[in-house]
Amino acid sequence: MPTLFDSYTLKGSTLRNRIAVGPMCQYQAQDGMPNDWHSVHYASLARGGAGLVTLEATAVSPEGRITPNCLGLWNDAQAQAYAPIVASIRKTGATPGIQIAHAGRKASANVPWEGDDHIAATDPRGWQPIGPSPIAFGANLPRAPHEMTLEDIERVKNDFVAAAIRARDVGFEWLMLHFAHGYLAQSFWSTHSNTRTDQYGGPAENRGRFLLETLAAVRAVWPEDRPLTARFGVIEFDGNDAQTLEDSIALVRRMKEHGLDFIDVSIGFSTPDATIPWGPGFMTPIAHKVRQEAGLPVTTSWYISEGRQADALIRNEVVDVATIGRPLLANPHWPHEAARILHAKDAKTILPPSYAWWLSRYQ
Ligand SMILES: O=c1ccc2cccc(O)c2o1
Repeated sequence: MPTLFDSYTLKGSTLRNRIAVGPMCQYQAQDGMPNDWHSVHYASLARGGAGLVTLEATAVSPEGRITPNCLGLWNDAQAQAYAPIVASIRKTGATPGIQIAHAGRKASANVPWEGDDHIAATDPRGWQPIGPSPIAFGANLPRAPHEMTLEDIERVKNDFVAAAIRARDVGFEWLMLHFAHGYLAQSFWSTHSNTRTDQYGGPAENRGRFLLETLAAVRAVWPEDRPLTARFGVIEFDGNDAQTLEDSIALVRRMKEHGLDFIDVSIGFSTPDATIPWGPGFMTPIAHKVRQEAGLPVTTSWYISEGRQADALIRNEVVDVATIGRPLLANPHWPHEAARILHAKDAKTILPPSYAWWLSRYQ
């Protein structure tokens, strides 16, 4: 029976435990460049004992950012700036991962604590969002995206490939494609945002095409021994959930055929009219259904906050890895606290020697 603090091996990668840091945008970059904020942030999470430290949504192009302050991986200078962050994560024994993303019609927005809304079209800080169809998300994101041409689609797929190559070459070990949360890839999948009548719209097979083509193109450059994963919104909570979930699981099976190794099961967030059933581990039964019916190892997040809760998910093989988000922002040493509560192992060994030694002194 696996437990939260057992290692986890996938392809040629072994995580020291089953705790993954969920990618959470920090909105602290300028021109996509990581800086000391990101260095300290990710090193702290790694020192706190997580097994997999996945960097936040990192844009594959300038237009792919959610906000002007999002990280990017669209040029070599950015790529090189991640090297010390990768090294600092590895130095603690954690595994470095990165989520590469394109925000699609949700792009060109103010940072959440400065409005969380589209930058005005007249504001020089912003840019024209793009998407499968000229349909705005609505609510705080009212700008209709430019409808992508087939050339645009090819360009963005190539941007994902170029970002994957840069992530590979700078040493990231896990790669996560952002296929969730109403961003570009999700917006091709969702009928809320995709009304195309060409080969990228209409039936599920067509709406999944951008995701599968992007996945296949990235797989071709991502090393076979390093996990290639995706965070994918399998449900919208919009009243059409049974059909959406059935279609999404069928697409996940296709993703597996195209080389996906692991999936982070999340929410579509394609419409402001969703009714999300927030509550402890509310996504875990859905993640387990995907795991069993698609035959891929899974993780999920959302309201997984307690050590015993996370450990039970692993012991009962509901999920293979527990993704912890906001609790880790509140306490980067959450893994240490969980180890103490669970008596899983000498909790001090979860932390770096500099901390563990002091915690063992003067007993
Ligand atoms: O993937 C993302 C990136 C940013 C973000 C921001 C708010 C809520 C979310 O669910 C988000 O998801």
